Amino acid sequence: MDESYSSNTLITDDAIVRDRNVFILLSRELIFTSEVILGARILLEKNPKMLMIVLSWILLFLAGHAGNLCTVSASRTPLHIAGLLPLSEKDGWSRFFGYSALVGANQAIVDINNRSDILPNYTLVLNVSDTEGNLPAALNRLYEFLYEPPVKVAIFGSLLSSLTEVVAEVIGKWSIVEMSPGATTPVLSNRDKYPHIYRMLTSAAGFSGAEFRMCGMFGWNKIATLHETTEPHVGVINELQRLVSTSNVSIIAAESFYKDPYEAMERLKSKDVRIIVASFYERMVRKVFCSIFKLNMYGPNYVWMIPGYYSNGWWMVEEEGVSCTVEELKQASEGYLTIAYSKYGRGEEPGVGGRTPAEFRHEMADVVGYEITITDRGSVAAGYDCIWALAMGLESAEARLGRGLDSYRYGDDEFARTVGRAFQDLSFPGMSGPVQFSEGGDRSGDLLIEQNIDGVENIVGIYNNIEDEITWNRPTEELWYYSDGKPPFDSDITKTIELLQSIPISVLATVSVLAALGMVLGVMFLVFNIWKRNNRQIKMSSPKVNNIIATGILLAYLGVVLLGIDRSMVEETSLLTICRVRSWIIPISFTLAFGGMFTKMWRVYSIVIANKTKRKVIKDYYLFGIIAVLLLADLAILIPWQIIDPIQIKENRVPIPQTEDDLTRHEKREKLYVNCTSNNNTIWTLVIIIYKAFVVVFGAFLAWSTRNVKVSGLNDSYYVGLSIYNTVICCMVAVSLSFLNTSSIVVTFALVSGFLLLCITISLCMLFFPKVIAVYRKNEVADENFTGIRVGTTMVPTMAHKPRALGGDMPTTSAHNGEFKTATTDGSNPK
Ligand SMILES: NCCCC(=O)O
Repeated sequence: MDESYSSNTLITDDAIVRDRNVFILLSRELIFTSEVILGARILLEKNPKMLMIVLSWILLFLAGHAGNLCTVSASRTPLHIAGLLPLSEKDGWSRFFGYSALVGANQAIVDINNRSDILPNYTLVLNVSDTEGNLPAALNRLYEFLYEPPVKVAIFGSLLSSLTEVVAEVIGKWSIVEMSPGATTPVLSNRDKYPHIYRMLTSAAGFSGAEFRMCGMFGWNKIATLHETTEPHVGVINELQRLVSTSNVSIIAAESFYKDPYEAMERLKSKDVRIIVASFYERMVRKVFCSIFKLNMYGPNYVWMIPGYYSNGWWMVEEEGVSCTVEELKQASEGYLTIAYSKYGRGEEPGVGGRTPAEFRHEMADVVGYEITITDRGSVAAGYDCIWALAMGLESAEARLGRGLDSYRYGDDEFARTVGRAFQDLSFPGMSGPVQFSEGGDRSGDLLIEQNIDGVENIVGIYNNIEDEITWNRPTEELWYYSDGKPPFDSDITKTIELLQSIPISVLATVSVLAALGMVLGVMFLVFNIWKRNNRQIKMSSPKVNNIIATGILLAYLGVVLLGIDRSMVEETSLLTICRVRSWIIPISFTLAFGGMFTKMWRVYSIVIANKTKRKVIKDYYLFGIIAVLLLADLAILIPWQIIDPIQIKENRVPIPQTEDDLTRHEKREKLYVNCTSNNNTIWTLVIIIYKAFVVVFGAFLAWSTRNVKVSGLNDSYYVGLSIYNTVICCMVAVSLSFLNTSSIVVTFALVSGFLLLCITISLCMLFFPKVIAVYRKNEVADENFTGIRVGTTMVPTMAHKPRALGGDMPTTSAHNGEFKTATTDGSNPK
């Protein structure tokens, strides 16, 4: 482009046009005139009388046509149009669009001025100024146009949204109509703020519509946005936000940038976004895609949706400050989707101006200097159609107004509104496709969805923004040629499948049935113990303590069943309650069951071992007191635990290594453990275990110390001792099992619960079966077998009297002066 398009240069194509018109008409007149003279000569030769007549005709003809010739230019009133386009050398992108729009507009001016069927009384004059692609320059140029005569009847331009937004607001106040070949921002559809602007492109709101539609089609609910902080980009992203606000799509990250996108994109990367809708001018596109390359935000897991108005092959342009190679840019841009305008008509019929769109492209190629393909981004056709729309609108408005277009003065709102209404009624086949305007002044029409495949932007679908519908022109699987035919996921690389780790109901049912059987047995023993409480054999074994032991064992069965209830069976709130109950039941059942045995052993030890020389009376309530102390110790741990650090439900996820299949399906699996725990669960549990361990070890010591004691009055001490050993072993094994890493909670539960049930049942049976047997042997077996007491390695003499139960109290035996005497625990004599 030459420098004649520099700022505020008056383009005088109208002069050329007029010269061409005059030349054509003169040629026609001269040919006609010479034909007339030739005819006259023939006539003259044949009939000299005719000479005068013919001469008169010629004179009359010439007189008439001379008048015509004079009025071809002189009778047409110039109508000045102000052109505001970005044409600076320094802004290649703007120059590309601005210049191409100007080429098209100039051609339209020539075409229109050449015709007598449109604005026959006017000659269009296009005055063009360079906006330099920036707002201050654009406003300067606008005011120069406005303040310098002649009056401009309309504005052709401006082109960039960032400045059109302001220009359109200003001209709204001056009541001038404006026809832009390429300002796309959605904000311009606001007729209150921008009443007189029309544009030859659909609003970029349609970009957002198409992008939003694609989110719905491909199941993307989490998207991110990135935009330059100017129009049209702000408007496009705002429109997208408006659309998603009514749906289940959410924008999980929204970043903007002014000059360098890198940091904003780093933030996007940190949020692990995968579907990114971006809007920025071409001057930023290389920086953005270089950042995409550097941040590795491309490939099978990403979808980039960008505007489709960048020049073809933008990645091949060297740019200062962009440190990526052409190859790297090409790699990063593979597969992106664009929403683009259809810049050239696809019809095969001649349109306005008499050419088909293809002929038009071909003809204009000579002017722009390159072949114009149907997917060309330039604005030649838009510029051409803008001038035609202006001409048609003005002509129609003149008829509606009933006054000449040259009557227009700035501020003539009636004129501007009438022209605007005329625009809205237009419908003509333009070189950019069928031209029609919406009420908002936007061009009505479809948008193209394109995809960059190996450096070529291919049309893959059409978005009808009136119907909000996308028509794909290939199977959608083909869009995802770079991700195995499946659309990338909207967030993580893979979908996470949680596998809740739970106890199968069959296992829990088995454990529950066994526990229930144990409980039935326990209840039977308990009932038996109460029923036969006055029986001598039962009376001698402290039936009240036995009741406590049996109750503890019943609770222990219940605790085992509760251990198997998990999140797969009950709701979270119920599970929490069960967990809390369980955390109380297990230690308390242990205290009742083991505490009962422990106190019995302690009594034996206390009487037989520790007090060999004096009679000692230990009543049952003394034993209850010890159990109560043990229970209090439990409460001293459980209550603070419950208050300070209550048990909560916590989820623990353990990833499972991905298989080939998982990778293909973009899935990963993890085991989900739903645990009942508290913040310091380990500490609290350890405190309880240490306390219980102390009691167990002490109990074991007592049992071991009294292992050889066989006293008729303490008729179950032998079995209590065995039961204590059993408990010690069971506790050790059960604790070891619970720490066993079987990688399956089912196996762990089955082992632990099975073992606990076995231990509990053994203890239960050891304690109560001998009593049942003894009772049914008519209470005599224990007494008959009585031979004496072995203390340590010494066998002490046989007892003098058979013990007699009294009042349910355990008889006590004391060693005094080498002689054993039998008495009840409360010191009374047995009967
Ligand atoms: N035709 C592309 C211009 C984009 C805009 O500024 O709206």
